[in-house]
Amino acid sequence: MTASDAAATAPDAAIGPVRQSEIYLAGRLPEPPVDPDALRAAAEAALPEAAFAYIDGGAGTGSTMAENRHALDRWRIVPRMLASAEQRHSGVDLFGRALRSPLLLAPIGVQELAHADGDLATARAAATEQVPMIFSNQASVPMEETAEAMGDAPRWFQLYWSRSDDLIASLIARAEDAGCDAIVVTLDTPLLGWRNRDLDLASLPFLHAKGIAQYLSDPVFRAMLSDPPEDDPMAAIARFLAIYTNPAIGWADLPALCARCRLPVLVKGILDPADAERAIDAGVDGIIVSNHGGRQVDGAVGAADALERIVAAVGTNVPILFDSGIRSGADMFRALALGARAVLIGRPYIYGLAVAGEAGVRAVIRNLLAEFDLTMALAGCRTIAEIDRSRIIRRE
Ligand SMILES: Cc1cc2nc3c(=O)[nH]c(=O)nc-3n(C[C@H](O)[C@H](O)[C@H](O)COP(=O)(O)O)c2cc1C
Ligand SMILES: CCCCCCC(=O)C(=O)O
Repeated sequence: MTASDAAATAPDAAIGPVRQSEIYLAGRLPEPPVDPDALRAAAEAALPEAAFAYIDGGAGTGSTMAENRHALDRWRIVPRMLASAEQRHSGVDLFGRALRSPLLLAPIGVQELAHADGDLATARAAATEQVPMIFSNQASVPMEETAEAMGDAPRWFQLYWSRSDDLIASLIARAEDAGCDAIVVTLDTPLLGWRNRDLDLASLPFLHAKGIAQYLSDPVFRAMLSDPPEDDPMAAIARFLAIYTNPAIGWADLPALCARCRLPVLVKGILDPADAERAIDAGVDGIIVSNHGGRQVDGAVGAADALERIVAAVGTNVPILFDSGIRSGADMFRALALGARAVLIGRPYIYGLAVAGEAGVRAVIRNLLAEFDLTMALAGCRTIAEIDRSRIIRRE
């Protein structure tokens, strides 16, 4: 049985309002909690201080993280009545693949910090729920092992644009072999943001080599080292830090990167309409509007504000995806109404992972999709196409 067969037949795999009655009828507290603040608090209780600070933290004062929430919350849903929305369909097509819902798991590095089973627990949960997982360039587990845990379920690969062309070629080839459907090139991290909480704890998880598994398993990277990384891990980390990004690259370099990928290429971290136009001109297949969950530029524009401006400038012919601040089904609805084709979540599923491993990630996905389906029903939308700009108004 494939993972998708399992998802379709498992009695507890249903998504939608059934989840709500399931929780009430069970009569016990759900773990992890449903409420986003309670979920975050449960993850804090489950994790060592430095791990939680890294996962939960943002750049500087955290103002961009807060602004992400305000920017979404400013959009108010206008429910429509008598819409005959008894049956809803929340499937979407992305790059030729039919997806069960407009939800993906954002690339999150160093998942081993959240749970010993790390990326593998997330992969199994994503496969069961048929939600694409985007493998992080900084994963704790090589992409081949994560792919193996997913059967034929959808997965993408996120790439940091290395100084080494050979390493880029190797990572892309491995992603193709691992059955990835798309390459996500993250543009907003040419340097790591200024993260107060990690700095005050003097803790960067990569120093424990938990976030460079894609490199340690890469023949091109290993050939760059004088000694095997097993013998000299600090030298491997130093090498990684020297090459994992390339702050010198510019827009003129993007067409060549797109041309060397057989898979669709999306760029992640776009916040300005002019950058979205340049990306499309360079040949990308999709754009992810994101401020990296507020982890890069303190004071940056709220991601939903950027989404509105970008959709107004470039339209939606090239798929625009969205992340940074999504915490509920209502947030998913808002982002889609603003023009996003699909949304990504980051911290929420990692909090679920921290609290209850694979089951925790599954619960977070299921709760979110159940609330999204219910929001569609109560707002009077039968299909994703019906969730358009007319469904929301902006309050100042
Ligand atoms: C702990 C952590 C690690 C992350 N690692 C990566 C990464 O390796 N690559 C990447 O492109 N984005 C990374 N991100 C950013 C996420 O992909 C995503 O943009 C962000 O989490 C979305 O915001 P949210 O957490 O508010 O949902 C990371 C975010 C967190 C919280
Ligand atoms: C020095 C490695 C940088 C990768 C950081 C992973 C990431 O994106 C994050 O937000 O943290």
